[in-house]
Amino acid sequence: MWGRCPTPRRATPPTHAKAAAPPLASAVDAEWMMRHPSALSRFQQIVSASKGKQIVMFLDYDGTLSPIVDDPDSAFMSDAMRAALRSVARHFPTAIVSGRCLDKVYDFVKLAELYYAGSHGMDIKGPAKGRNFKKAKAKAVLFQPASEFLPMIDEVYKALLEKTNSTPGAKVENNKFCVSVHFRCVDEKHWSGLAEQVKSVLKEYPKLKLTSGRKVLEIRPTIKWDKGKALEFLLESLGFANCNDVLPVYIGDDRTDEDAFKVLRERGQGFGILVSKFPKETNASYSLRDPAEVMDFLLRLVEWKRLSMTTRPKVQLV
Ligand SMILES: O=P(O)(O)OC[C@H]1O[C@H](O[C@H]2O[C@H](CO)[C@@H](O)[C@H](O)[C@H]2O)[C@H](O)[C@@H](O)[C@@H]1O
Repeated sequence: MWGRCPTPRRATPPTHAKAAAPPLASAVDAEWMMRHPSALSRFQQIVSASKGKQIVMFLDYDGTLSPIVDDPDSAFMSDAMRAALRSVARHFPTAIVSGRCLDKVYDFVKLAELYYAGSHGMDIKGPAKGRNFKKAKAKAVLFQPASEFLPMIDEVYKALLEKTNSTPGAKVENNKFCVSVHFRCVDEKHWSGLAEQVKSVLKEYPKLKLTSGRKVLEIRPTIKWDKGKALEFLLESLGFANCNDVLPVYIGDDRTDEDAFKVLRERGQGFGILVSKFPKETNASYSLRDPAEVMDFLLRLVEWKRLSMTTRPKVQLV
């Protein structure tokens, strides 16, 4: 039974090194907002950069479109957010890029007109319906770079279920090409024990690696594929491989989204927007505080697009 979590005392393990007195919170916040300004307050700057370019939207799911909750199976997106996303997809190619398996994230989002990249980008599918934004000759989208790992992931999922069932509150989630071990509902005194349990299972699987997200340990194939590669793959599938006429915008809240922010920074193209209430080390250019602000941003984008379509100068017929 998935009950309420114990109140966490802290989110990260303590450091024992003697550190200099930290700067005042307000100074840290001010520097954060200067380096990663709100995408809402800089909205005009963002859309101005899209002049003559096709905006392509990439959105993470958990913590970006839905609030973080104790039970991963109850991370529902609001109807208002779904409506905003539907409107966005009417105007711009839109993709959801999630650590969840594709079927699960689709069940939450329920919009057939979007692109989906599940399992941290290892399971990619194009829209089942809707407007086709693809440039001529762009290929159909369906890609699973880790398909050979399916039997191994299944095996490790079962082994992790068994190994961690002695840790109260631990939850193991099968995400098809990767596995998540959640510790949001585990008492902090059991965190290191749980990590040891996970590592002991992984010893037998050198082709799998361990990464971490928001109160979650992620077990993934060692292949060189991540959300950044998925973003590049989708841009290519849309026909924007080596183009200057595209402005990708990626919104995400987690460490795994940094791979996508980094790709955008390295390409010198588009913008990463980090969803966070707190200052963090990030490759994103802008920030939004929470999913409510993400929704405001999406709605403003739709409104701006509608207005720009109606105010476009009419072609003079002679
Ligand atoms: O890439 P994402 O779409 O952000 O998925 C990352 C992980 O998200 C989910 O876990 C997180 O959200 C849960 C629900 O709010 C929360 O309980 C958990 O602590 C978070 O880590 C999802 O359950 C994982 O499988 C994803 O890998």
